[in-house]
Amino acid sequence: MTRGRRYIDEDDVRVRARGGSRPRTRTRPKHEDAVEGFVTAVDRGRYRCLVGDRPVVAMKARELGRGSIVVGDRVALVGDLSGRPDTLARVVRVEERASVLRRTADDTDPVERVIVANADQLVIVCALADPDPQPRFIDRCLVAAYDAGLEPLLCLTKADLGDPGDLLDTYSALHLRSVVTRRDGDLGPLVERLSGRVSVLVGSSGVGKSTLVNLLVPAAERAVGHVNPVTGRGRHTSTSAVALPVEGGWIVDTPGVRSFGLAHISPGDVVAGFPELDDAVAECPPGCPHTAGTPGCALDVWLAEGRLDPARVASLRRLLSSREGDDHPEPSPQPEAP
Ligand SMILES: Nc1nc2c(ncn2[C@@H]2O[C@H](COP(=O)(O)OP(=O)(O)OP(=O)(O)O)[C@@H](O)[C@H]2O)c(=O)[nH]1
Ligand SMILES: [Zn+2]
Repeated sequence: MTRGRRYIDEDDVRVRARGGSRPRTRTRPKHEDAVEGFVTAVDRGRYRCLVGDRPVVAMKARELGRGSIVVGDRVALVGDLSGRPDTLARVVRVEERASVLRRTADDTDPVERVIVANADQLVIVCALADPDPQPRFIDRCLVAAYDAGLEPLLCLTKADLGDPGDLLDTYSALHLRSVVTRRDGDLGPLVERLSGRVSVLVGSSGVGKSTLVNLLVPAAERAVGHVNPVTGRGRHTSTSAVALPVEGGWIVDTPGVRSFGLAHISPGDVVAGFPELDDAVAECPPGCPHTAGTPGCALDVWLAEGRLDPARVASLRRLLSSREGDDHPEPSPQPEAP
């Protein structure tokens, strides 16, 4: 569990601040009594934190300026830490983040923002039917996960409605970890994957994310929507991320987040997930996008010589092309859906 490590980190900072040669910041000494909290939800400028086992609501100290505080952040808190109703603590520091996951700017929010900090796993929730699986959405999530340093887990839901065979074939070359679930089935294998980790759940509307969360954390009472028979889309009933405790770890539900900022990710970043292709792409012309049909791309030469696994190259190229174009991989209207 990560909580122990957080306290060690905190001590670490203090030891260095005392013994090191670096001058302290002016505000630092005031906050030597700050305690560590974990941000579980953000709601209109109020931060719900867990201090040990105690929920505490906090506001951002003015000295923090415009810096963001997001779910998953480890923060230093001062003030009223009693957690009693109508009390407010203050967040005076945000600890360094081990990872950040960003969402794409869209119509509802023109700025690309960090949505979750310190996660280590991205659970890509995809229904086997109703709505139909969207490999392109999965691909974009994979690129985001690799880029953010989160380990992806493919969670295929509604197993009572469809067979996972084809999808699992599509992803077999990527050696993805996967679990197949249904609401009336055994969630044991999923729980095992979530245990002790900070996992972010993402999925298109209607794939059964809230249903899963409610089964995993009954107290969460996430609103279960209905798949619209005309659009194939579900209804998002809440819109901000929230961390919920599961098996010594956390799942972070991200309603309304359906795409990630991939614009800053270069072909090289994606290739980094395919170390066995390093030697080949080293022979590519500078700036090669490595996509199929690019003149001089060494992947084609090596493929023709039988030196690479075609399925791996195809997967890489699929991921590379998923970064382009449409930033909102919402299900397109599916009037034919039952
Ligand atoms: N057949 C079947 N239906 C399911 C299963 N899991 C969820 N559903 C249904 O799928 C619909 C959408 O489920 P939700 O849990 O609201 O999906 P969501 O991903 O949270 O959707 P949003 O709230 O729009 O993000 C609901 O009508 C659920 O009852 C399942 O395993 N099998
Ligand atoms: Zn190339």
